[in-house]
Amino acid sequence: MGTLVLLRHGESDWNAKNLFTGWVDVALTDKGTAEARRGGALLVEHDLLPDVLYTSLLRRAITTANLALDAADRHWIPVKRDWRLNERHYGALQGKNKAETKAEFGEDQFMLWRRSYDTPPPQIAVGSEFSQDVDPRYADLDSVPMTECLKDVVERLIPYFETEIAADLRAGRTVLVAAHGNSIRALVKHLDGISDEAIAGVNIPTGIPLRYDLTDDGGVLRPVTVGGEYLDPEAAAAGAAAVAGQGK
Ligand SMILES: O=C(O)[C@@H](CO)OP(=O)(O)O
Repeated sequence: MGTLVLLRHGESDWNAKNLFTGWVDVALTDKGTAEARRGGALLVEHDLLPDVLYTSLLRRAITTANLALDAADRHWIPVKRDWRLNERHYGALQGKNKAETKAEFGEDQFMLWRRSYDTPPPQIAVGSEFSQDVDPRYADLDSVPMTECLKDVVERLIPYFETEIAADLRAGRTVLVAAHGNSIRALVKHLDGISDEAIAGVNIPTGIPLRYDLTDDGGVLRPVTVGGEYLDPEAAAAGAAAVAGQGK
């Protein structure tokens, strides 16, 4: 059975500015670029060289994967990109400052929008500067999301994981998935069997590969180690705590 490596993109411009990002296609900061290269160096150090890459359609994940694979001399592997790996669409919150949103709506509403399993933020307006309704990369979708909660991400992503990504894992490949805080939370929730309530407490750090060795348990892929293993556990704990604290 193959190995799954989940990599959240390096710090983005909007992470640095503390803005809700979602499907807005922002670039990496210099720090994010360095994180991505270090992610690739960690793959080499742990002898975890990917055979195939999956990314979202957003440049912060695509660029992170390119930099990491370049650092690992694996820039040549096959690539599959899919919108299902995109960040959770943050609706009308896209482009808004997290601290200002918390101050305006209060901690409870802020956390409900940010970390509840099934309460989406208000929909973004059609034609808004931060909406993706006319973005050509989504032209094949029946409808482009106008907001999403984590449950929506699970519902769009897990069927894709179970078919496309799982096929590569079952073929024994090392699969790198370069994605986002909330699309990785959806995958981790599924793999580790985390409850709808407990997933609120799981935060994914930027740029640190998270390794899952998997076994096939009667047709279901299960992690050998629940929670997987970050290739730099100390940095991962600090990074996850920083994500949890956003909005302060
Ligand atoms: O803004 C976003 O798109 C995400 C990830 O950066 O934020 P949060 O961690 O608040 O869900």
